[in-house]
Amino acid sequence: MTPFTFNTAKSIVFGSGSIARLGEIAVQQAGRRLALVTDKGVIASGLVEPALEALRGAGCEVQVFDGVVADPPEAVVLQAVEEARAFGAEGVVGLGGGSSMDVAKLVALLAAGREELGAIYGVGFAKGPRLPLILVPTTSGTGSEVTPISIVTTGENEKKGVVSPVILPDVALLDPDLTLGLPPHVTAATGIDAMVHAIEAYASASPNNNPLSKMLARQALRLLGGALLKVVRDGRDKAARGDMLLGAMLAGQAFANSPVAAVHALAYPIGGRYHVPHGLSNALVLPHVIRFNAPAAAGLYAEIAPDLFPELAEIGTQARADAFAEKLGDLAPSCKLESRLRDVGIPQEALPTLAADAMKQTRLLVNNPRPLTEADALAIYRQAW
Ligand SMILES: NC(=O)c1ccc[n+]([C@@H]2O[C@H](COP(=O)([O-])OP(=O)(O)OC[C@H]3O[C@@H](n4cnc5c(N)ncnc54)[C@H](O)[C@@H]3O)[C@@H](O)[C@H]2O)c1
Ligand SMILES: CCCCCCO
Repeated sequence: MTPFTFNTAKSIVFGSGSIARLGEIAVQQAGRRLALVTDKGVIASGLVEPALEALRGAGCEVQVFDGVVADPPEAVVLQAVEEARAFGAEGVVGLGGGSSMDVAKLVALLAAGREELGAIYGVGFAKGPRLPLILVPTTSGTGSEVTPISIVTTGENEKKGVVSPVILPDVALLDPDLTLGLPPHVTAATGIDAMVHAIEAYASASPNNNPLSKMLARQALRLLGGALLKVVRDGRDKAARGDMLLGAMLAGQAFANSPVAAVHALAYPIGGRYHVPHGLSNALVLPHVIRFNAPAAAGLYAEIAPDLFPELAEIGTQARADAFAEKLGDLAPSCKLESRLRDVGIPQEALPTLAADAMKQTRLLVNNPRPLTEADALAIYRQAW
């Protein structure tokens, strides 16, 4: 058996209504003076109220930072750190989607005062210590609640990652009830993001791709594949929402240890430059990257295709990989999402710049099952446009 490392959150709490336990968990794990990091959309959805009720009911003092925005820029991170420091936060709670959780991770790390944001981009530069950290996802989802990753958009519109086990949270608290009000288009985009995490983790060329990640990726795809269309059609389907939240978390555990590759590398510039939501950015390039990878990864795709699309179990390997790409291409339109780059306002003349940007994501591209050149990236963007 090839040696591997597997990192995840120290503990995971899952259940409908489990937000009510946030106070007891915080007092045990994070202290009584807490910075809660979220965004205005989550607040407008009324999702912060049950968290505050649980925290204040347990005697905690809470400062709410609601300045997170999608694809959070450095300035938002630094503002949140400053406010948490001024408040004297003993611990940090991130409540929201990946944007809020990623900012919360960096607040816990940087408010501890030992490191600077500019010095910790990349893998393993963040050493800590950090403040205690609890993450509560409200999208299904990035899986950020169980990854050692925080993604920040720099001043040059480049998405950069801080990747270190020290920013894995002490507790990931998953309450499907918090996702019931997620609008259909966000439900679809974040759900496809989770699928991409599992697909790329399973086929990752990373030397740390391992049996545990593969197992988690396959179970994630079974849960996500069985639930996505249900929750897009009826967001109040609690059982399906639970499957989405659990599936997104499992996919997060998978790619946290068997890293993502070209789908994300090509999606980042779309989000960084054009602020297309992260999950939709992934969905727009997904089928085209899968087709590009098929000569090297058809066998791997054939293994997981029936997990996501059970009807593909009857097809032979090569045809199954082709059919897998086709059905992945149907996901966005079947969820009433845009399906071409032109549909999200990206001009055709921007494609060469996007291809050049994608090639900067070397840390992701190295995990792709098939080597990809800038010309390949441009060809993929052209197919996606
Ligand atoms: N750290 C990681 O491992 C990781 C992995 C993938 C993506 N990311 C990053 O995460 C970010 C994307 O996160 P996301 O896709 O969760 O979106 P998001 O956090 O940006 O939230 C999207 C929108 O949905 C709203 N929202 C969230 N939960 C809601 C709910 N339950 N009801 C109603 N509205 C709700 C938010 O207010 C926001 O307007 C990107 O910056 C991406 O780079 C991080
Ligand atoms: C460099 C970290 C890659 C994270 C992928 C999830 O957006």
